[in-house]
Amino acid sequence: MPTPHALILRAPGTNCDLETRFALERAGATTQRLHLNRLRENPSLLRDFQILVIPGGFSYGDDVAAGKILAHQLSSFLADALREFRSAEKLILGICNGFQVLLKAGLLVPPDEDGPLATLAHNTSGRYQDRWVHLNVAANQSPFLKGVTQMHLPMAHGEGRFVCRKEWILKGLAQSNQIVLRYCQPDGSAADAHWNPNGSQDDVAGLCDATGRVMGLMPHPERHVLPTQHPQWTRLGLAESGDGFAIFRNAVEYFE
Ligand SMILES: NC(=O)CC[C@H](N)C(=O)O
Repeated sequence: MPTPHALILRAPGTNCDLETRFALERAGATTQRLHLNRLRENPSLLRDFQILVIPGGFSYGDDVAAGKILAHQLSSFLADALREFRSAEKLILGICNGFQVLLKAGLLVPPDEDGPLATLAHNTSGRYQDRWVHLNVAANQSPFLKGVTQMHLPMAHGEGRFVCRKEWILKGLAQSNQIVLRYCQPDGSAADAHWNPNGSQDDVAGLCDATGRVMGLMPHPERHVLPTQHPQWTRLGLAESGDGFAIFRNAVEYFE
């Protein structure tokens, strides 16, 4: 398989597309940043790509709810193209606002007749939180996390609290290995109120769909690609790469 081509989807308010491009290209992918309206005009453009990334930002100003309007656009205008993309076993990654979009579009946890099973709500602190978090990678089937057990990444969001409509939904997601990332303490033990930055149920920081090929996470792997992006690299010593880089490298290697 040749080098995968990655589409970085832009919408009004997207602001992490350049960092995402940097990460993907460093991992060996070729990329194109494309505005949603171009894709709406011609959904078959999606066929040129193997990886779709919805980057972070404040799409449509977080109006209604973060990610909601872009999610609605995907479900209304690009449902067929996205179905074809997923059937072809290609990869979809949503980072922060992108995770909000994927979840609200039903691409991670399909809704039932009563509506969405889970969502991302306002942080319990009632505030935007911007800091580094520790993450445990749970047993999962996602190619994005192959070989990764822990990560230290920055997060920056106001609406990252993962909530399920009912307790059985959360249990079901855990049982089907769809909860891929959980906030934890620096030593890897379960997060307390400080280390879970948004009050997410079960400390959930990232999810995948039933196949593992669609994944979303609230922290920002594209902001920890270079080892020098870590705030303590001079004291802790220089790692080979930033923790977030593995996600992009795995995505590229999946096609090799
Ligand atoms: N960094 C981001 O992508 C921001 C996410 C979102 N707009 C929020 O604040 O919840």
